[in-house]
Amino acid sequence: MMISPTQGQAMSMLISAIRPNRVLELGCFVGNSALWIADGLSNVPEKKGHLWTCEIDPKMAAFATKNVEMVSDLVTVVNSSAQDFLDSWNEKNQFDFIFIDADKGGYINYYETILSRNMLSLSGLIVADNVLFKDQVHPIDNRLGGMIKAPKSIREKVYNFNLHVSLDNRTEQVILPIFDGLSIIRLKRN
Ligand SMILES: C[S@@+](CC[C@H](N)C(=O)[O-])C[C@H]1O[C@@H](n2cnc3c(N)ncnc32)[C@H](O)[C@@H]1O
Repeated sequence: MMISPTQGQAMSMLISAIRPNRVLELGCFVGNSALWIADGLSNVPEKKGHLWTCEIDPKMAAFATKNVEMVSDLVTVVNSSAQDFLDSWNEKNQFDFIFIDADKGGYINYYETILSRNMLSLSGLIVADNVLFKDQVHPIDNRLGGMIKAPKSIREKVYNFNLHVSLDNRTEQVILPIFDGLSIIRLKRN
């Protein structure tokens, strides 16, 4: 599912407020959210920021590359799995904004790789999409206290991700109920 226009506006505003140098997106699809991020980057007076957006499907990556052609100075589409991209990135070049929107079962691994490899700058943000997944996550929340072993459905995978982040002392998060839900996560300052 692509981000909605309201989510796109929120992302664009966040980006232009944060003024990031490096932005990463995991899960590009056809480049819709990449264009919203580019919109935010283009509103930064210094115009110094760049987005790397990662897509596992070569056809989608090629399609997205065409769709972002007019902002190719701001956006690079990378045809790669999200995990391979994270593992091969030089962590000295930290990201200031990371948007996680690929396979929901990978969210916890992406989050852990980002934190363990210190890929997020101190003032940076991780934003994760679909964290309310069609309002299907809250009902699980009421029934269970811990992580779901071998989660099968998307709502169970998202539930596990939300719980994992909420139990993590390294970060703080807020969930914005915009469209399918956006988690805003940052490193704790202490
Ligand atoms: C929800 S869509 C992304 C939508 C896009 N962010 C937007 O809002 O316009 C998820 C995309 O992630 C891609 N994807 C799935 N698993 C992936 C993985 N392991 N690594 C990278 N991309 C992946 C899918 O092919 C799909 O295009």
